[in-house]
Parts: sequence; structure tokens; C-alpha cells
Amino acid sequence: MPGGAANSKIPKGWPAGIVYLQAPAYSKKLADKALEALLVPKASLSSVTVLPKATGPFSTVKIVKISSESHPAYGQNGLFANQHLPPDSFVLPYLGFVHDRSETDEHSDYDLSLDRYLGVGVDASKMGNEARFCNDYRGVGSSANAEFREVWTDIGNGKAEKRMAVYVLSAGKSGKRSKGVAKGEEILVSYGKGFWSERQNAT
Ligand SMILES: C[S@@+](CC[C@H](N)C(=O)[O-])C[C@H]1O[C@@H](n2cnc3c(N)ncnc32)[C@H](O)[C@@H]1O
Repeated sequence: MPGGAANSKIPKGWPAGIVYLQAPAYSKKLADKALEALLVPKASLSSVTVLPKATGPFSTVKIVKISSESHPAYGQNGLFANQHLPPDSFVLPYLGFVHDRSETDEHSDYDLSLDRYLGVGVDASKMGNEARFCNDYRGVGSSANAEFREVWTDIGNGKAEKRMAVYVLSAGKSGKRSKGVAKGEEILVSYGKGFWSERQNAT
């Protein structure tokens, strides 16, 4: 059903035609070397925090259609906090199609790097979760309030999986971001200058 309102496994506002994922979708073309880098024995990560698996829909966030004409993504969607999100807190994983360079879609606006050395990325253009709706802060707020971080997730059977995730920014040395993200506030990241300069070059 469009929007997924009748299906509790799909968040409200989810667009028709995009697959809602509960876990990353690995390309069949991924080489063993890439899979070995992304899926490792949990015991090999002794000095790293391994997060428990978090499954959606995520009640801490909501997908909202941007109705303010002054917002640069007017008419599109954005991701908003459904409750207060403290500094440095995990919000949700960034799920999508996990692929190597041979399958990189240069036109995708939803592709995050997952392993730069191996050229592996996670592209949420056709499949993903709520994280794909995080907008960039430029033209919306004075700065980002969240960021993408690399995480390791416990996927059972003694294995951990490398993923990207959305985190609230830390409070900062001076504590200027100590409030975190307030309920109702848009979750805004920085895509980096490269994202926008590449876009400009393409147009
Ligand atoms: C990862 S998507 C974010 C979700 C998107 N708004 C949607 O509804 O699917 C990235 C795209 O959102 C739009 N966008 C995000 N932040 C923006 C901003 N600060 N200014 C203009 N467009 C923005 C651009 O079209 C960009 O290519």
C-alpha cells in the first residue's frame, strides 16, 4: 500500500516503489575480499564496540514531507526526531544496496562510502530505511546536528557487520551542542562540500 500506513513493518510516509530494508542488501557481485572485510568474527573486534542489531521501523524518527517553501528540499521528504535525541547517541543504521565500484551509480544521491579502500558503498536510492531521508544542513539550519559514522553490528552467529549509521553529533568541547536534537527538529547531516560541487559540475 502506498505510504505503508497499513503495514506496521513499513514506516509511515515510506514512498511506494522503494524497498524498505531491515538489513543491508548485498550485491551478488561483491568479491569475497569485500565480504570478508564487511562480515568479521565478533571476537576479532575486541577493542571495538559492537552494537546490538536495531530493526525498523524506528519510532525515534519520522519521515516528513517538507511543506515549507523556504526549505531547499521543499516537496521532498526529510527525517525528523520523534523524541529528544541526546548528543552522541545512535539514531539508526543507514541501510541500502551494498556494492563495489563496478556497480556504483554516479547519479545516485543516496550513496555513502562504506569501505573506501575496497571501493564499497551503500546506496539507498532504490532500497533502504528511514536514514535515506536525512537532508544536508545547507540552507536549512546553521550547522549539522547529526553525522554518518561507521559502526559494527552484532548480526548473530558470532559475526559482526560493518555498517554506516546516523549519530547525533557530540556536545562539543564547549558544550554548544549539549542539547542534542529536540523532538520535532529535523535531523541534518553534512554531505560534504564534494557532494555539492559534484552536483554543480553535473548540471
Ligand atoms: C539523501 S537524499 C535526502 C532525502 C531527500 N530529501 C528525499 O526526499 O528523498 C539527498 C537529496 O535531498 C535533497 N537535499 C538534501 N539536503 C538538501 C539541501 N540542504 N538543499 C537542497 N537539497 C537537499 C537533494 O535533492 C539531494 O540530492
